[in-house]
Amino acid sequence: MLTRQYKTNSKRKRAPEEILVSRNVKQKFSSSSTTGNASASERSLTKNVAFKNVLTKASVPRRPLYSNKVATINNSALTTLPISSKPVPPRSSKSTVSQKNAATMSYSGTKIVPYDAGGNFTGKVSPANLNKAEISRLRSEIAQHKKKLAEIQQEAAECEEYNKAIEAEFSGLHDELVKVKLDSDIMLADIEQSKKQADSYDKELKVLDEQLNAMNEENNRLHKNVQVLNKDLRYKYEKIEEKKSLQESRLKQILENYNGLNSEENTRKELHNQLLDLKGNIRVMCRVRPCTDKENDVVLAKLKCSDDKRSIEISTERKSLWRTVVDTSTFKFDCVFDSNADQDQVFSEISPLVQSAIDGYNVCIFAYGQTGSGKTYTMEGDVNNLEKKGMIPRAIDIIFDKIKELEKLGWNFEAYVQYVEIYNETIQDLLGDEDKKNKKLYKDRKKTYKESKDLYKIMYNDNTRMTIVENADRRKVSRKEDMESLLRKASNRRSKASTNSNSVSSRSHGVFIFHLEGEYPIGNESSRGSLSLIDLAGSENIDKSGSTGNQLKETQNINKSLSDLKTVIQQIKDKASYVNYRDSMLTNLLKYSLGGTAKVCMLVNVSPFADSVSETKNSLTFGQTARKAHVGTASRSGRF
Ligand SMILES: Nc1ncnc2c1ncn2[C@@H]1O[C@H](COP(=O)(O)OP(=O)(O)OP(=O)(O)O)[C@@H](O)[C@H]1O
Repeated sequence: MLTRQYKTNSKRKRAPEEILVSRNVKQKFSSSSTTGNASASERSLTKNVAFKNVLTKASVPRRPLYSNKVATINNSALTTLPISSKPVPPRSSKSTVSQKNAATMSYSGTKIVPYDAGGNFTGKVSPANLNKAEISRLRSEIAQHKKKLAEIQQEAAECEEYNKAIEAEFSGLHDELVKVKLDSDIMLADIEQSKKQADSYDKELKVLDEQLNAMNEENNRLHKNVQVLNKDLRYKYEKIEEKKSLQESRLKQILENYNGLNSEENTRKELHNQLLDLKGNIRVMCRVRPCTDKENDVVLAKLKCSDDKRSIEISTERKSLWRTVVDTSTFKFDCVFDSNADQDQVFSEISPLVQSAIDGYNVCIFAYGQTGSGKTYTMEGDVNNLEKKGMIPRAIDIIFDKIKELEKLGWNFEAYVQYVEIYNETIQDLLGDEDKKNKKLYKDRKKTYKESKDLYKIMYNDNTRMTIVENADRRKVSRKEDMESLLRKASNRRSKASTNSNSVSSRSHGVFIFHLEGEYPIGNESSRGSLSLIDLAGSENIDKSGSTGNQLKETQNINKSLSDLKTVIQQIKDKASYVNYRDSMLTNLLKYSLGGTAKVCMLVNVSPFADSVSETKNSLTFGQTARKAHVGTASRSGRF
């Protein structure tokens, strides 16, 4: 049964213990078989003993085995007795006879040798040698042996049962062993897997260890760097602190100096403006324009400027019956510029007023005169020519220069410009973007002014005494260079036409407004001033101009607005309770630049020609009247 079981299981993988058992069994069998002449029962017995030994190794409870006991039985009996293939349990120690003793047997003292003469074992005793007593004894002995045999058979049966039990136990143990083996295999596989896993973890760990070491080294290096940097930082921090405290003390010093300088600046402003006040709030200057190259053959009027440049004489001849009478009229002004005076000389006289605008006053400088008398030249001049630059670009230059100086003293300034023209009593923006619509509108001037009548409105701020043209472009300008292109653009947009008196005559009043807003945070001060630079359209004798149609209307509007200006200035001079600023668009726009607390400079431009004497006299008379006007004590429009 065991052999079959092993054969059955021979194909499957066997556990090492199982292999050990199998080997032991084979060895036993082979050793038994090689001993040569052992009987089948002996082989069976040996085989069982071998199994028993294996089982003993496999922890089967140890029981005494009966093996050699069979040899104690008489040889003859052995030949007849069936010998169980199973091991026989031991009977007693007395029955144990050595293998050697089994060779010779004694019967009642007579030695009976069971060997033939050749020394071969026969197993039989010759009956001739036996007597009756001996026979009887032998019979009783046989009976005894039979009895013993029965007992042995009994014991053999018991042994067989016992063996069966052992086999069953062995089989159970074997199953258990197989199960354990399977479990062990699984566990071994698991262990193998775990070992592989552990190996990979080991490798990973090794790599991580290396990385950690590298990181530790890097960390140490960085730590050292940090220490060095910290040291350096501490040193620099200390230096910065030193510099900071030094700078603070310097700043304190500078602030004290600033305040000192600012108070000096304030004193200068006060004195400057007091001086201007003494000169009068309306300052009137006269400028005689020279002849151009094309006008050499034109008869000149007799104009003579005084040496002190404060008056101008104009002489006209009138013929009576018997003689020629010379009428000379003298007009006094704050300054008179003859035809040789250049732009620079004119500007040097008006620049103090520009300074006043920075100081926070509303300043208005306008050129008045008949058509072709040099107003546009005086105010705009030639932007591209340094010498011929007019009052407007020069004022811009000086304003930005002054602003720079004041910013060094701690002031912050913002400058905004508007440039509009008043044409036929409507305002037109000269700086606005020339989009498609505007371009189209500019082509059709009638339409432009019809539309702009409602678009551009004059707005006053009664607190700051500032005037702004609503909807007209109000540009913030921070560099004088930015202004050049704006001025060119505005000049090109101005309404011009050729008249009898001027080939390029301005048909509108050009009004350039500079808003200057300053803050002095250190001293908590501020200033808000404005500078209006106006190139008026020229007054014109309608009969002389020969204008008709649209140009006639333009001339009428120009003359009317200039007349309204005269009226307003007259009313200011007369200290009238009501001043008709609203009568015309021009006076409306100049309300805060002419009256009240403003500083005004009127440049009376006159033509040098004899045929313009009448208009020249009119202009000079108006200038003189305006000079007598007192517009009140000028005051700053913003806080100072
Ligand atoms: N001081 C001057 N030096 C040289 N040329 C001058 C001077 N003043 C005026 N002119 C020239 O005289 C001409 C007429 O001057 P301008 O156009 O400035 O007159 P206006 O008073 O503006 O005329 P309008 O009122 O018709 O516009 C121009 O050709 C101008 O260049």
